[in-house]
Amino acid sequence: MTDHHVYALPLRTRFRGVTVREGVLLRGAAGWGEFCPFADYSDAECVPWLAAALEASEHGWPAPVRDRVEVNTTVPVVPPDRARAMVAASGCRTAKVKVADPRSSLRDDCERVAAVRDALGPSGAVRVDANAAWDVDTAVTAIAELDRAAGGLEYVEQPCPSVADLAAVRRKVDVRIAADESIRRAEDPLRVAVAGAADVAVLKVAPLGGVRRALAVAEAAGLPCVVSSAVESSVGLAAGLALAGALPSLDFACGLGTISLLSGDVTTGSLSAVDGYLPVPPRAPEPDLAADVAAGPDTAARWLGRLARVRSLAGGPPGH
Ligand SMILES: O=C(O)CCC(=O)c1ccccc1C(=O)O
Ligand SMILES: [Mg+2]
Repeated sequence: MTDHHVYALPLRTRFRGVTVREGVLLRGAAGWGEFCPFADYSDAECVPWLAAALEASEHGWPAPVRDRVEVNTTVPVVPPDRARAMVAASGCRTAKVKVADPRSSLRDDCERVAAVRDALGPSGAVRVDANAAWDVDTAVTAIAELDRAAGGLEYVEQPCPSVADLAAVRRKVDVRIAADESIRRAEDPLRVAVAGAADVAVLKVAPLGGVRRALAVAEAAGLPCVVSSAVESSVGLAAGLALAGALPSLDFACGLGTISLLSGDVTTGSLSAVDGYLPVPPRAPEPDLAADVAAGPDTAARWLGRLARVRSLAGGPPGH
């Protein structure tokens, strides 16, 4: 039996400039792990991604305190009608809408957000993610308009790049602020200085170096947490669910309902949400469809080269 697979899964809709997700699935004594850092990450930035994959494959995860997790549906930059249909088909009560993309005006964003509210009804929750695109003044104006278009926003994720600017926006608006890039791209995520700058901490397992490390980051942050994916296959999503399952408290839906953004999966045990919930799995599902979504030889060679470089940077043995 093979101990690794390199996969390539096209996205249904371009997401943050990405049109295909690729990565390596690794098998170890505890099961399967996924190594899938984005293409623009340096080898050094990939070290925690490898740590997360090795935690899953060699050690497994801490025991969960819940057996299922409510998830949000994630709405990319699409026209309002598509947004409405995606949300209605998702079965989720919470939707996260991407805003502030260069290809979308504030007016487009408001129309997309209004369509999402329409699909969810008044009892649903709408959050937006600006991926650090705004300065403070732009954020304050945009958040007011989006909050109106949404009939109330649950929170705004990463409106500005810096922690100081998040804090400034937070003082000027009534909508909760969530920190994402400020945590996952922090030099030392264990010293998360988001207190006063955010109401919610967004945690992603892979860039934080694994489930145990993310639990320590959650404790250091001292804020309510939302676990979100990096748009992995179901092997990587399982690690996010393990984190969401193990957090002492979980007050918001998690951004782990992302398998529907991909055009396929590596497994018949796909972690796709049913009625807005995903189970907390004991380990990653077996990648029994990996051969069907195998990357071509050049892509596979590129990923195995990247994996070997990151392994040697991380101090592990070369190769695998
Ligand atoms: O949180 C979600 O709903 C889905 C995950 C998501 O948005 C995301 C996925 C990959 C990279 C960055 C992000 C992000 O939150 O900015
Ligand atoms: Mg985000």
